[in-house]
Amino acid sequence: MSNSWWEIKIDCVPDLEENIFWRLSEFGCKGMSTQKQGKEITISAYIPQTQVKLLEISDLSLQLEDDANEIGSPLPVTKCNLIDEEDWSSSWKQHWQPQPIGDRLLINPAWLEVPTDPDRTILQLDPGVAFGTGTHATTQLCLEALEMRLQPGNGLTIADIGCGSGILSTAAFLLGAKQIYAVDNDPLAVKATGENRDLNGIPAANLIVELGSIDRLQAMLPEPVDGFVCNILADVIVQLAPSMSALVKPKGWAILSGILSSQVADVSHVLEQHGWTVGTVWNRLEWSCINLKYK
Ligand SMILES: C[S@@+](CC[C@H](N)C(=O)[O-])C[C@H]1O[C@@H](n2cnc3c(N)ncnc32)[C@H](O)[C@@H]1O
Repeated sequence: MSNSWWEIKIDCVPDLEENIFWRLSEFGCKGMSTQKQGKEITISAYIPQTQVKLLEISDLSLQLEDDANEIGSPLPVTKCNLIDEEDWSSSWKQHWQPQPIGDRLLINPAWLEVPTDPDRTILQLDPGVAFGTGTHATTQLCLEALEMRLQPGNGLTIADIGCGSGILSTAAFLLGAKQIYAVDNDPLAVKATGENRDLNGIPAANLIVELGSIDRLQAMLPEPVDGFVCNILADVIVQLAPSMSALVKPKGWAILSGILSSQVADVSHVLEQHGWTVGTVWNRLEWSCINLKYK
């Protein structure tokens, strides 16, 4: 049973999609996808059986109904059942297609043929059970922000806190970073990052990934980096904020996401107290990405 997953399927109107994605990712779901069913959609999401109890899924379903009630939408219908790991991988893999992001990247599911696109750098990705397929708005915002910062040959060093599937670290290297240090406190994410690094032919010495958080990262860095990316939720970013400045060189930068637009003012305030200046805030759906500079 340890390799079983809850498959949660929610039938709803398209207006509810973003809110439901957000609730599901806060709940800890992986590999979310949407399928159109006429005028309705079905959202599928997966979470390890060991991580939640059936009762908690019932609470989630009530929460989704409350959210729909609040905006006067038809109520979503939530169903769930247990599936084994193999079924999980194959069921959501069917729905995930190559995805262009920004001007320079194309995220390609590793099990599909490598596309030929002379205008884009192909990032081969198999997220396994880790977060980060490129379909989430926060991942896209971070990828686009990295694209603005990185050019082949500008030789920057980057850190990635909460690397998940390794999508941002891998993209950073492919976009021109010289050296990346990544951490995640989930061993499955560390494994996935290493595998995606290898899948993209990135030398292990150029993308070093370890289990842990910001303290581990500090211990890994031979010297401060040019910039870092951190796509975790706002409350975690606020907790980590006091330790962030020690990661970067003078005038170093940070790309922070996983922040709801309604949380930007509070998160920015905390970061400003720690010496950071907010440059730009990019928004997509209800999510924001804050681009900052240190002193
Ligand atoms: C939203 S996912 C982001 C994954 C990927 N970087 C992306 O942008 O798609 C957040 C990741 O942060 C990790 N995480 C959460 N809290 C953390 C912490 N305090 N320190 C390190 N990693 C953490 C989670 O395990 C998860 O893999």
